[in-house]
Amino acid sequence: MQPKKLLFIINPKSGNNDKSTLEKQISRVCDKNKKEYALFYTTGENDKEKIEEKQDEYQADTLVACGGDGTVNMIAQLLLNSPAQLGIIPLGSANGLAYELDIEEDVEESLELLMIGNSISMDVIQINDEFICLHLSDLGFNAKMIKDFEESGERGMLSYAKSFFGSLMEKKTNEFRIEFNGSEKTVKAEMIVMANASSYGTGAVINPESKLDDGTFELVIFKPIPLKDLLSLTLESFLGDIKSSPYVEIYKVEKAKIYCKEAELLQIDGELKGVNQEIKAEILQGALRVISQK
Ligand SMILES: Nc1ncnc2c1ncn2[C@@H]1O[C@H](COP(=O)(O)OP(=O)(O)OP(=O)(O)O)[C@@H](O)[C@H]1O
Repeated sequence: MQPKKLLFIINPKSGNNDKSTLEKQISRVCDKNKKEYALFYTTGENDKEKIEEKQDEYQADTLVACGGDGTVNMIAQLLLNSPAQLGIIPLGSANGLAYELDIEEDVEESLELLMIGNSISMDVIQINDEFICLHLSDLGFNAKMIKDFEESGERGMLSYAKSFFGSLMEKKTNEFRIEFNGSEKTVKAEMIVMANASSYGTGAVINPESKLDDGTFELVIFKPIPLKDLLSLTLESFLGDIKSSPYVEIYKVEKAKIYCKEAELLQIDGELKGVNQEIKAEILQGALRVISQK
């Protein structure tokens, strides 16, 4: 749907980028294309409620997330049962969903794409009736690494790498009982990913079979892996060939329940959601209309 009235929601703190020209760029492209628009800046406090109020009054047909995956996810929650669509100007540090939708990180290009309004209906994963996941959600290793990275208070690839190697040295195995596709399985694993999309922001392909609109998501189970085999698994993930690893199992599901023997930290689209013993995940097919380059 070609947008007529857009609400740009800007996270001034996302990513590590200069946003000083963003307002000018938005106004130039919207004016050129004769679009009505408004701006809203997030504060990190009750943003969802404030945006909901703003949207009740403004009635935009397109809500544009100008930020990272956390901002995208928050706006998607507001759009689930609404006729309005989601647009993205990728200004986060990782921009996982924008990457999946082939949206350029260049602001002008992503604005031009918005004006055309080519959109798809994508699935989302509902988790514990409380959260939604558009991209990737996981229990175990990656969530702990994100926690470590956030606690370090540093930014950038170097500190990310530090958290990665630090977490590797402390990686743990947990036991999970998983119910899916009418069966039950107990596995020992270091990480379980609930994957709607394919890759982490680093480019590592975690789920080569992903499709955003196939009415399913993938459970990707990472079994305990000796450190000596980690390099080959990392290489396989960057080559999109993770399926051939003996340490990885992938299942296509519409819903799943995961019981963790020891409670595990959960992350959804890059945001930590606390420690959980039980996870319930279910696909909501085609629940979100999003502007895409695909
Ligand atoms: N004005 C603000 N000041 C501080 N924090 C904010 C503000 N606005 C939003 N936030 C916080 O930013 C987080 C979302 O950030 P977002 O995911 O968009 O960017 P990012 O973390 O840099 O990118 P990515 O998820 O792609 O790595 C949320 O936790 C939200 O509460």
